[in-house]
Amino acid sequence: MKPEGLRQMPQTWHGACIYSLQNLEYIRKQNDKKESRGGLSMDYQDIICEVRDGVAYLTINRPEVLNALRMQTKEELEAAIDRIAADDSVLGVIITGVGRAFIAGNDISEIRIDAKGEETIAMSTQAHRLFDKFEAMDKPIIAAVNGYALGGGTELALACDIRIASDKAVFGLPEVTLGVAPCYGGTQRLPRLVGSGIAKEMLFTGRKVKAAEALSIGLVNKVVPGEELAQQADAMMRDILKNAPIAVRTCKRLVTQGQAMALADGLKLEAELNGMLAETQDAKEGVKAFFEKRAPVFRNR
Ligand SMILES: C/C=C/C(=O)SCCNC(=O)CCNC(=O)[C@H](O)C(C)(C)COP(=O)(O)OP(=O)(O)OC[C@H]1O[C@@H](n2cnc3c(N)ncnc32)[C@H](O)[C@@H]1OP(=O)(O)O
Repeated sequence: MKPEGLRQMPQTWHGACIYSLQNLEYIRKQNDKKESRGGLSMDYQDIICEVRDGVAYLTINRPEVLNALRMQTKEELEAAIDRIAADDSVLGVIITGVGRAFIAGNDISEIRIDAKGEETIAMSTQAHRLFDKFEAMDKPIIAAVNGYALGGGTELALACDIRIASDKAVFGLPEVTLGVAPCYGGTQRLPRLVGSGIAKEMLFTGRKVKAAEALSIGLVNKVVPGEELAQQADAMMRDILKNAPIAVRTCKRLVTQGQAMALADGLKLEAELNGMLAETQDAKEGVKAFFEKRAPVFRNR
């Protein structure tokens, strides 16, 4: 049951776009009104957002439907991502799911069998807007994949920078078994990560890919025992946050933007951004600390 004030999905494409943006505004206002607990931690219905020592932990919290993404879940995620992006005290993000699923895909109960094309376009456009924000955010995002990551679940993980999987994780893009194709970016991000051959096999067959195979094809960075997932994701984030934040976010920007560029243009951008980095306090501190044989103290400037 939607909380008071959230609008029901209208029938027209135009209405769907307004619905989504208006609800996003509504969720933001609700959280602005609420006394936030410890900085950014806020109350949502479908997700849990907590901040500890500079890291925002986003947890999908719909275990009764294996964390399937309904429109409200995506709106809450977008509201949280917007606030995280704007909060300089947050330096990294870890996303995971409650229970035995990471995200078992888009909420199939929201897929109307007599849906008009424009409704699907609106749904896809909203997810693209959300996942583009993951890539545009200048903070590292780790997906801690704790279980089923199917359809939109694999697509959300693909929009993160790094994927660490539990040995119980299962990936896949089964949309063709439902008569549709992935429409949250999977057809574009998967081939860029694992190559078009493996990507086409996963897309055409819709088959599941267990953690060990996901590691072997480069879909995930590492596989760990389920009970160690949270600790290992945290440890990798802490390793990243030991480094100069400006340099880390420059690397994220170069990889993300470079993928859409010709090599020559990407190399030009790499040189330019490194020229900017060379003039930062952090670059001077890094070299100084090396010769003084001590750990650098980076000030994010
Ligand atoms: C652009 C993006 C498009 C998409 O993402 S399309 C959707 C892609 N995802 C899928 O096709 C996966 C659908 N789910 C499944 O295949 C199975 O689930 C699993 C293999 C993940 C797990 O199977 P098992 O262990 O037998 O659990 P269970 O009884 O099927 O599921 C437990 C409860 O979770 C609900 N649920 C699971 N996935 C979804 C979903 N994607 N949307 C809505 N509900 C879902 C079920 O219905 C059920 O609920 P109840 O206990 O009330 O029967």
